[in-house]
Amino acid sequence: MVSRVIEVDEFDLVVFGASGDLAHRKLLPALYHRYDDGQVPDGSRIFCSARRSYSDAEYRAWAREAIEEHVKNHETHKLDAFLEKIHYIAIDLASGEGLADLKSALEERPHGIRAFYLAVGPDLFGPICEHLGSNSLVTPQTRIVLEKPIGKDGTSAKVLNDTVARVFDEHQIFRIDHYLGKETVQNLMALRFANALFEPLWNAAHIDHVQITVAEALGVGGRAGYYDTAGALRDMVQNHILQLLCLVAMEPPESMDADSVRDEKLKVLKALAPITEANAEKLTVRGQYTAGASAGGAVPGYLDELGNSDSATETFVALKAEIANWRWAGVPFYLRTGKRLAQRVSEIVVQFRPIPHSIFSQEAGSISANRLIIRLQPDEGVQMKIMIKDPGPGGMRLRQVPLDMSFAEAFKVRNPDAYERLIMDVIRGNQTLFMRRDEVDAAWAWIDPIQAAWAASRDKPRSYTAGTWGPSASIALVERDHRTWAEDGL
Ligand SMILES: NC(=O)C1=CN([C@@H]2O[C@H](COP(=O)(O)OP(=O)(O)OC[C@H]3O[C@@H](n4cnc5c(N)ncnc54)[C@H](OP(=O)(O)O)[C@@H]3O)[C@@H](O)[C@H]2O)C=CC1
Ligand SMILES: O=C1O[C@H](COP(=O)(O)O)[C@@H](O)[C@H](O)[C@H]1O
Repeated sequence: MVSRVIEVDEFDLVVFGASGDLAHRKLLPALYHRYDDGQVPDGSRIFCSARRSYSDAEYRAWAREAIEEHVKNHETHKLDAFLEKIHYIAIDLASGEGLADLKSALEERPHGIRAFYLAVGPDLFGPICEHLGSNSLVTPQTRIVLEKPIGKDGTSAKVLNDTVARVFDEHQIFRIDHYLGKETVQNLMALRFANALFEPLWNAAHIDHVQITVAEALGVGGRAGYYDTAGALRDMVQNHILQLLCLVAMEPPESMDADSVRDEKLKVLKALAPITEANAEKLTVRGQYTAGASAGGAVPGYLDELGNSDSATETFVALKAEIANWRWAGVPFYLRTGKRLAQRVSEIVVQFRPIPHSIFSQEAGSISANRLIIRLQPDEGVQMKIMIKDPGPGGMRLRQVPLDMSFAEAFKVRNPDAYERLIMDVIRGNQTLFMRRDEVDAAWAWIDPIQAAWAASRDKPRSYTAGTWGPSASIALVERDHRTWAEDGL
């Protein structure tokens, strides 16, 4: 197995919310993988913190369980050595009680790289920043990582960002969007900007439309309390899906430097044609799942899972977005995401226009337009659908075949989880894959009117049966334009 490891300097990482779900499923496994690959230098320390009281040994036992559950093929001696780097400090981040212990530990290394990862609810972002500032724990080498959600609308995002900005400069703030850390998403940039092939065709003259689907098979699970205050639009579209759209649609940045990339993404967000009360009914579909079946058997509806029969929160959304600029005028971007859909699949489909004229006879068969499929998960890869001649002596018969590149096949390496890449980028101080404040504001500026239009309409979301592809109105949204959702996948 080939492994290319970029060295980083020694660091102190503090994970607040270290007894939570995110730490268990994502952060601890990601840190272990980085350690296993030799990317956690010897002197580095990981401080894990939450309110509940654990000794180092008790917390390490909890962390061991997390890694054993989520990391295939771990080696016991490596896991033992990794856990030695972890220290647990109980702190109540609302009151600051317990912070003195962290302060004295961190002050043993005043000049090194220091990162605070806020894996806690956003209501604690303000108090945490105030405590860190008033305890002089923010040095020039300090970074802060903010988990989503960054607000629930433009106004609350501003308050939150203002609070953090009172203590940290923008270059120290890492707003995480884990979709940007996914291998295939970074490959989208490689595909577009490291190949001469695509860029000349990457515009309205050659592309008919783009589809971005992030479909989940699971329901809201243990996060129902948060999810019901958010819904699919705020939970997935405002951040992950708009970020994917930006990477598909942005102009070539001057370099991979953080601000060059983020400047281009910002221009896309600002060019999104508004969806308001006047056109929301035509351009948006909201859904909520009812009881149905999944691969694992019968599943309850959203309202049953939530235990609240009144909720009008959407668990599915489909949108027709347009980017009002020269490159993309008239090219629809169909976006959809939802929970309890037929299958877990995230992909970007770039549908090219048909050839202008066929030189082939009717016997050759129909000619399908080229289609580029960028599959984020599962089975990461890129596929280009092209027309070829059917092999054999039977004359000129045409058929569409995939030019396939499965990453797992092409490179015999483990596909790293997004958090592995992103945590190390924080340590390196590289903000390219993190959202800048103005991007967050611009994304909310597009989302808020949609949310307002839905609130004004007083319509409830349309029902869809769990295990299907969402409400039939979502199919109608694209069929009205004589197009279909690409359900065939890779
Ligand atoms: N879980 C996920 O898949 C994802 C989560 N996120 C975001 O990450 C953040 C954490 O999510 P998640 O892990 O699911 O949440 P959990 O509720 O599972 O964990 C919250 C953590 O915060 C700690 N905490 C709560 N209040 C305090 C306090 N006053 N002082 C100190 N610690 C406190 C809790 O520990 P204790 O009770 O011991 O204090 C716990 O460790 C949230 O903002 C969430 O939106 C984002 C994307 C995905
Ligand atoms: O941020 C979120 O993402 C997950 C989906 O992430 P994935 O990497 O598993 O595709 C989603 O389930 C969750 O609701 C949302 O908050």
